[in-house]
Amino acid sequence: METIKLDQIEKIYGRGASETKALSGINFTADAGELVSITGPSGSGKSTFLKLIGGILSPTSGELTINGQNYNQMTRAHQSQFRLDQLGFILQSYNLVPYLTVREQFELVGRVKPKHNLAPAEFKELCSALAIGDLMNDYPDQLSGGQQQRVAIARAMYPNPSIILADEPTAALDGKRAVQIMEIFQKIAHHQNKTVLLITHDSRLIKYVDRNYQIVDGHGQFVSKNDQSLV
Ligand SMILES: Nc1ncnc2c1ncn2[C@@H]1O[C@H](COP(=O)(O)OP(=O)(O)OP(=O)(O)O)[C@@H](O)[C@H]1O
Repeated sequence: METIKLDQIEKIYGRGASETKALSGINFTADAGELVSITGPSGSGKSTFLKLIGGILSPTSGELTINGQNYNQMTRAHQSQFRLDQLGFILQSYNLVPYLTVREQFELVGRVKPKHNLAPAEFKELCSALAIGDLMNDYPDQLSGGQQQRVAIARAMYPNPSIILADEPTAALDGKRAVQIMEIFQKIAHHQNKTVLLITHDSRLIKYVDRNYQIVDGHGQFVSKNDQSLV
């Protein structure tokens, strides 16, 4: 089932002399159950691409459809609720709240989105798969980078979104931890039928994804996983 569709998307920042065309003629689709990497040189438009799918930015032109719903036709309030219900974000910087314990990070999500989160048994299973069950009373600065990232992944999964958007989630991790995180993303996509998009600069991780979408100078195309020249 197609969960994400971008049709002739263009994104221009600024106006006049300061105008920057970040994306142009972008056509992209992803299905439920797929792990897709987004690669390309620095400044090519990868973050802009992910932010458009996440509804954080609006396209200048083109059609963006997520789970059959056209973003352009939603009100702002509907967009916010849609984001909460359908999308999980994982960022390089983890974005854990420093003064909350791991348990409280999840309670905070529960306050923002009280319904349709993982049931207690599912949550326990997720925490055990990510090996964070014993960290519930710890604060972020008591955790290693890998532990913080696994908590951030669990936090993104807790509202049970159908789509996970990750911006360089392994950048701060050593090779072994990065592979562990990729294996977790594979499980999330393949066993839980979610769509996972992740930006990466690490060519060693491409072998874990199902497809690779490469963006160069604002233009994108799916390329063979073996062609990693522009990662
Ligand atoms: N808020 C903004 N205002 C103006 N220009 C922007 C803005 N955000 C990004 N850009 C420009 O849009 C282009 C694409 O940027 P983007 O951050 O999407 O690229 P990227 O591929 O994610 O880069 P990196 O790999 O370095 O994170 C760049 O030329 C960038 O300078």
